Amino acid sequence: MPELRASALVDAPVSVVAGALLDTSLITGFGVRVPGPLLCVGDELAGPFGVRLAVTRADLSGVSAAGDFLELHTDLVVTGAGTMVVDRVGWTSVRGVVGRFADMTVGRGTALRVLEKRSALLARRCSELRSARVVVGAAIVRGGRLLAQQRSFPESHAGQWELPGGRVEPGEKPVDALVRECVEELGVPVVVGDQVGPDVPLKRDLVLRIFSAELAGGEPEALEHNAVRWVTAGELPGLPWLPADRVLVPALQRLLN
Ligand SMILES: Nc1nc2c([nH]c(=O)n2[C@H]2C[C@H](O)[C@@H](COP(=O)(O)OP(=O)(O)OP(=O)(O)O)O2)c(=O)[nH]1
Repeated sequence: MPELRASALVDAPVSVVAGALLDTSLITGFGVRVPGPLLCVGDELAGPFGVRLAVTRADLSGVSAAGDFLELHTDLVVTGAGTMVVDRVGWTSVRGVVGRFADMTVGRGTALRVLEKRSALLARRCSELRSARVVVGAAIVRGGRLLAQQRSFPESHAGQWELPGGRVEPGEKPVDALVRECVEELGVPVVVGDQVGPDVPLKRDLVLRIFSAELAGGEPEALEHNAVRWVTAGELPGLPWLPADRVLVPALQRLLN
């Protein structure tokens, strides 16, 4: 399979770059049809000339999509100077001299142009997201289960599930905001751990950042929500999550396993 590689250094942490890669506006300009605003494992992408790809990876290590004739991989490498973005495009070649000529003139040229343009879009999106406001969420785990809560408002989100948390106030540290929100929403103190998954873009200037957390006492109650429940790794994909949380399901499953 012919393969083309290109790399670029982006001046942003890996959690920001991995989140920016989920933003489907980075690829829709190339005639790719996508199911929603965020890339999610299992999504089907429909490209020009009937090319179909399934998303097989979308996490802190990068994204991958693969189909019958084409494979796209973006790997992220943390360096001291930022995040190295390594793109790999592989495609099935038509056999013979004509095929080799087509690979060299059409395939490689097109792939290179697309990668260059997407790399510029990615750098711009990362610089927007670096200064975005943050909504924090807590992945509270107890006995191999994750605590989820069901929203009661607004009407468009009522009945959907999310993680406890909320907006970081100006001047507040994300970890402090998460502790405050858990007391407000669940009535319990938590100890906050590491970030889980990428910064998921919610709007142009707003991201969702999830941290692992443990209860530091007490029993959580739904003080501002319809309900709270403890969910197993197997139940995670079937719950009607808010769209941004659905993207994080593989990372949350890894946390539980
Ligand atoms: N708390 C929380 N918010 C989430 C999650 N996923 C997700 O898309 N969001 C969105 C929903 C809202 O648009 C936004 C945060 O809303 P919020 O209502 O929890 O925040 P808040 O308590 O600070 O309330 P507000 O002042 O912004 O109304 O983030 C999640 O897992 N937890």
